[in-house]
Amino acid sequence: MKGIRDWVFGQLLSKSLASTRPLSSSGSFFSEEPVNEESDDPAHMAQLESSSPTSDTSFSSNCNQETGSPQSLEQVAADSYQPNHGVEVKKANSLTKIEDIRINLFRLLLRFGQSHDNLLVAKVLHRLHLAAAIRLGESNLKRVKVDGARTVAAEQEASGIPELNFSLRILVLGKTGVGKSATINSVFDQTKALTDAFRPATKHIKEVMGSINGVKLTFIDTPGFLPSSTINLRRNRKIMLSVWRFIRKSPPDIVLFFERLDLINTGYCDFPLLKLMTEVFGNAIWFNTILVMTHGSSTPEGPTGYPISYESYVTQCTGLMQHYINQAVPNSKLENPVVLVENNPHCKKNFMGESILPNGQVWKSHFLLLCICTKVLGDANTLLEFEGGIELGPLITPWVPSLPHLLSSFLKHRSSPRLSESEPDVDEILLSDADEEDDYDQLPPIRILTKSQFEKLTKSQKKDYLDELDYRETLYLKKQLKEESRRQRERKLSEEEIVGEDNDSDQQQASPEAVLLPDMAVPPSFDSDCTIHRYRCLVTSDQWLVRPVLDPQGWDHDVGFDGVNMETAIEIRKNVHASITGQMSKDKQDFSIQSECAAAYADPRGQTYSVGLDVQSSGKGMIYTVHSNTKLKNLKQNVTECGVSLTSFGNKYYVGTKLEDTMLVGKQLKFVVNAGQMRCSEQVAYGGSLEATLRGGDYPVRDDRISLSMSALSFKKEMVLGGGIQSEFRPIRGMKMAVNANLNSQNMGQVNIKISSSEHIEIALIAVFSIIKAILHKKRTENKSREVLEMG
Ligand SMILES: Nc1nc2c(ncn2[C@@H]2O[C@H](COP(=O)(O)OP(=O)(O)OP(=O)(O)O)[C@@H](O)[C@H]2O)c(=O)[nH]1
Ligand SMILES: [Mg+2]
Repeated sequence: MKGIRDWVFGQLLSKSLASTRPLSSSGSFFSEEPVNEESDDPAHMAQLESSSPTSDTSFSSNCNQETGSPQSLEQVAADSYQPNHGVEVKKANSLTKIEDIRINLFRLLLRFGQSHDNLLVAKVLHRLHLAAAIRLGESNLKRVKVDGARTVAAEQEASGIPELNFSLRILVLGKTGVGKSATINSVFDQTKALTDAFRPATKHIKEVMGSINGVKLTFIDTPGFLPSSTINLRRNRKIMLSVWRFIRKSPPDIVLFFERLDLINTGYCDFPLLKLMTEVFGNAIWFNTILVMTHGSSTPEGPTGYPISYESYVTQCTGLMQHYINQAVPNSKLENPVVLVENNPHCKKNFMGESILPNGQVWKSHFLLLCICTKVLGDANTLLEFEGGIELGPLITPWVPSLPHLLSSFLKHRSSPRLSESEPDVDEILLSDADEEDDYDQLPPIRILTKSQFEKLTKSQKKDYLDELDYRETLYLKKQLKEESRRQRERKLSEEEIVGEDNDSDQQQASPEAVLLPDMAVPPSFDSDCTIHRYRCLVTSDQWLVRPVLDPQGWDHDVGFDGVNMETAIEIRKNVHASITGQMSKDKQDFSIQSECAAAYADPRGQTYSVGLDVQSSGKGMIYTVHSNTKLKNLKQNVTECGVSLTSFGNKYYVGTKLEDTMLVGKQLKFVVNAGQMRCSEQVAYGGSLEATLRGGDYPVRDDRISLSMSALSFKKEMVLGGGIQSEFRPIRGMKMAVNANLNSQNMGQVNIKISSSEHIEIALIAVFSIIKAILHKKRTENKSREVLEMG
């Protein structure tokens, strides 16, 4: 279960960290939020490069320019040391360790003869910087001269002290015969594992150890999977389970998933195998996986029989593989690093005797560099306490809802619009009070001016005239609203009388005619010319509303409509209302449902009792929530509400209780105070909020208001206090402004300003100006981070 801090981070920071989001691989076993979608996510630090096989190309940088004297990190750590400040000490320690990771990386680069201006290395350094910036704060990092690590690394390598402590534990997975064992042999340059060209060679899981340039490598060689078919499914699952048990106690740093480059063609589909892997190992495995393509020097033929370019063939194959992986996770933005391997001893070699691929790349050094970089990033993940290491959790990925999250949504006022007719809402009190004489009728008549007459007026006359119109409009709307509410009350009364006299009169009502709703506007796509089969919506009565749900991401419109939405509200008996709303979507793989059913009994004296059942699918599981609410209108201007809820998910039950009071002071001031708790086995989250709303004099015709709110949420001895202000008003005629700002005790917040106007075009200019300014600011920040990168 997530801590409150994680929850708050997830809720508030996910947007503000747009370019520097945490490293956490959200697909990890215990993650709660949906998998983070952006491919540049530092979370996937393991995803170091795109599938391009040429990514080894270095880019020019000023890496060798020494800028300023290197300042050791220990010094920085010492600077920031404050004896009474535990957090600072921890930060300083983490900073020192990050620096150690950097030094280690530079030492490894020296040993493996790799240049530090390699694109891959630059990416790793950049991500290390970002990760540290997120966790430790920019201010600490600014004092660190990144080139210091390189100098220290060179010194340490020259003296050999301290000894480099770096090892790699690599798990290899893939179908039988793809070349897992052969690759291990090629990496060590000696036969350490059995290979066989005709039958499965690796029968048992085996650790193959060795050392290259002082780095200890441990490969976990595994028996290959059989091509996916229903018969092989059990056997494949058995192999996977045995691997899972083997690595559970000592998880690998990296996972290599093998496939043969020459066997991938457009008909390739091993989706069931990938799906099975996800099922057994969990989504997280893919966030730490490198795709290894053996038979990397095969130059295939295109559909026309002529050889196609190597680069485009590789891009095509890796793209296809990636597509299936993305479907298996499912996460459309996941990009796994790819490495090409050629184990044929007769493959092309360079003048140094190293095997090279058709594009000239020395595959082995690239392979090792990729493994090292992945491990380095994994270490940083662990050190900075981001999620995303290869954790081996239970077999079924559990999605655990967080208590604070459940509580805060439970506390939010639950208003079911269809039931509101029968609910004694405080707002209605305002309307019912408005039985005073109508001001509008007492106004003297006004002559409406034509456009040319209006143009002739002086500036102040124009203003007076428009103000007068505005005033009259407000009064007129008020009058209409009052009449409407009076009519409704009368209708209710007369209905009650009719029902009393004759119960059959309902049946005589003619059924309303079916109305065809306009077709939904769909984005352009490749449709067939025949549109008859398109879903249409019919409204046959007021009671049921059924609509198709369009998935804008769908491939084409037929596929795009994969859901249906239903709504209904009925009066079961006198004063008993029920409402059902639901949405269901289903495609080839996934089924999701979301529905809310509620029934309410409104006592004529003002009490309302309601019960409801919400059903929502989450992954493969379902969340069921039963809730009940009682509203008591104990005083004319006061409504008290208490509610209980029981949520069931998996085999866990969450019980929530809340108490809320809404009070009106005069007609314009409204206070809402609530408190509640959410409990699950031993854990409890407490929370409450207070909101004061001041409405404009013209409410409800004009919705001018300002509201101040305060909230507190406590979970696991941590307390988060929050405050917010919301306001909506008309600063001048024809313009509407909405301001929304909030801040919490963890210094996280948001400011939102919305201005809409039908007259003042200059506002658009302000918006354009702000957007340009934001873009320029972003550019500047990017340049800065590039500078940092280059210095590294
Ligand atoms: N030409 C070529 N042959 C390869 C390559 N990789 C592997 N082979 C050959 O493919 C055959 C099978 O390789 P293995 O390493 O035994 O395959 P494996 O994935 O370990 O198979 P299992 O142990 O059954 O899971 C061997 O004869 C290898 O020599 C490659 O990149 N190019
Ligand atoms: Mg093998």
